[in-house]
Amino acid sequence: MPLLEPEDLLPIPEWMKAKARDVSTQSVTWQKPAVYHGVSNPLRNSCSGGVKLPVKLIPLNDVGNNQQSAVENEPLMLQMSVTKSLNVLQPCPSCSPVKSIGMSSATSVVLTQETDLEASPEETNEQNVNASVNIPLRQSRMFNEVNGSMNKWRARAIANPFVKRKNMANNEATHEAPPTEIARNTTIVKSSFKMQPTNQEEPINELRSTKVQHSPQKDIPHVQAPHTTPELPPSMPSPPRSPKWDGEMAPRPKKPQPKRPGKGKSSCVGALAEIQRKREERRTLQAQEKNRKDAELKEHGDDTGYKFRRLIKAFRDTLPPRNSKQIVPVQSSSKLCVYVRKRPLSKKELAAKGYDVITCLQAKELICHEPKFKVDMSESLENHQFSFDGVFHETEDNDMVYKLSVGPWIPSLVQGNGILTVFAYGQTGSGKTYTMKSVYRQAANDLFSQLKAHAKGSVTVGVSFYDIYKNGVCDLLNQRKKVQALEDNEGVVQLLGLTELPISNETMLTDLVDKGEASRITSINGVHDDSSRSHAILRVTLYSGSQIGGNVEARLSMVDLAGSERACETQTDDKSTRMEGAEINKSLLALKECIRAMDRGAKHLPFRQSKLTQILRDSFMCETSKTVMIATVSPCSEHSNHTLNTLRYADRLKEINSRDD
Ligand SMILES: Nc1ncnc2c1ncn2[C@@H]1O[C@H](COP(=O)(O)OP(=O)(O)OP(=O)(O)O)[C@@H](O)[C@H]1O
Repeated sequence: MPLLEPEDLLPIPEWMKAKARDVSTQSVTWQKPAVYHGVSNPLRNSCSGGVKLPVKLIPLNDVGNNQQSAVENEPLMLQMSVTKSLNVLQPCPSCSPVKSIGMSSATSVVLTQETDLEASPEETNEQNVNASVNIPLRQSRMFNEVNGSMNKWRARAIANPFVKRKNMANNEATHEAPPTEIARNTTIVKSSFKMQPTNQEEPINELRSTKVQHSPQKDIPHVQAPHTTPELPPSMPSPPRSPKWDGEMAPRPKKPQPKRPGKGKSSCVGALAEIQRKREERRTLQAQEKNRKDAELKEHGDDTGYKFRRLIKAFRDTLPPRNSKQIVPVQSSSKLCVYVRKRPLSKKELAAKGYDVITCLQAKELICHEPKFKVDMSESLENHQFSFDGVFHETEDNDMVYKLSVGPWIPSLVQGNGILTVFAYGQTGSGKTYTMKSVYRQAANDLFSQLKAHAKGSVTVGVSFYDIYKNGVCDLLNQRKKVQALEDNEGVVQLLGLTELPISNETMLTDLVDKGEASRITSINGVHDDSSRSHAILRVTLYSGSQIGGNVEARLSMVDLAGSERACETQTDDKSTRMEGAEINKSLLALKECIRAMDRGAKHLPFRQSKLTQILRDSFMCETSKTVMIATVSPCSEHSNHTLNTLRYADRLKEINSRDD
């Protein structure tokens, strides 16, 4: 059933408001206006069972003055004012009580009266003291003064009739009083708004369709209400039948109240205690964090890398211990083997709060931790994992590096008349020269051992040592004398004027190397004071016969490459230094391309791109040649970018090698 909303009610006509102003400048105020609610609307209930009488509408101002005529002319029309804001139905004070009130769901209201009004106003007033109880005496008196004889009626009717009805309903004695003549008449007044039992058989649509008869003009005394009301269209749903109304106002439906979590004082105290406990916990954690930070600051000072160190240590703690014995020499038909050697942190780097960013996993894998900052400036690590033919930890010495990388190829070199080329590649200060010096010595030692073992007494070992600096070749055993690199008729590059000395043991070779190293061009850089800026090539050739210049049976080339610094880092130096760096990078790029072409068996080798690859052309072109690349890396966090470049360079070579396998 739709509720009677304030919007559903018609506004108070202007003539009615004017009348109300005329009645009294001190308007009668409602003590407790009756409010109707959907189900318990007495007006609706009263409509169904009442006898339909013709209704006459009388203007409000005329009702009081023409009360007598209104009584005489039954049925009497009741004027009803509708207060929109309060949703209150106010029966006209001048009208007699009604038995049934029909009210449509829209705005129409029809009041009908069933009984005659023979009782005098005085009698009814005596019997209905309760009806005027709610009207202040002062207001009632004023009202009477203004409206004359009808004021009692009017005041009683203006007074909330439902209060009277409620009181009467509670008063059993009133209901049980014998029906005297006066009582019969006055009962009508008492139960002026008491609803009659609902006639279940009567359609409610008839009541709903009843039109409101307003009296907008005073000069229209009577308006005949229609006897028959049009029915609602069948599409409109019929409202459910109302329960019987016993005169009590229906209680306003209570809104469901949200249940409170706790009740009473104890719950509030408990909540406060919980808040206090959480606050204490928070403060304790904050104090612990502050103490930890203070301790770290005291321990590390201005060291900003201790958080990265902690991350790396946590990462390493999860790894199984490394077994260096798992590194085995490569015994494959591949022409290229790539190894990575990690050197320890230098004293200089430790003093500068550098930390180790290289983690050697097992024999062939390592991880480079790249320190990075997140968007929120928190420290994080980006781990780059690489795989090679062998990875050497900083604790693994030169002997082990040689035995596992270069040493296995010396016997085949002596027997197979092949060419073995060993490269040391890496950034400046990463340990290229340190590694290659050991390789020189041990390779010479192994070579002579193999020559003795195979009883090749008619073989002469010749040694030459030169470097390539700014695309020029210099003899390191002859005070850096210029050497010309020319191709002969067969396309073999000949180094004219290069000193080549015979040796009979490894000590002689070591002495020559030391002499040549002293002639290398070095410079001071940020890593160390003896940085090589040239590619140094130690060539050991096995000649058949008793002197140098016979048939070449085998050749071992050991190349200590210049530092692989990026060109951008040499931009700050002078022009000569930048040209030097550009030449170094150019030759390293050409070397990479040649090695990759050799490894994949390409017919064309771009060896003419640099002097280095041009001189080492035989190393790439010979079918029995072998190449060993030892990439040396610095573990210091400061050089992590260079280390990553070196590892990528070596990985690029190894990637092709692995694919071919
Ligand atoms: N594996 C290692 N163990 C101990 N010290 C090492 C190791 N590798 C290198 N070093 C030390 O690091 C320093 C630099 O080494 P080295 O001269 O070999 O670097 P480099 O790569 O040849 O540099 P550059 O290209 O500038 O000549 C040297 O003092 C050397 O003793």
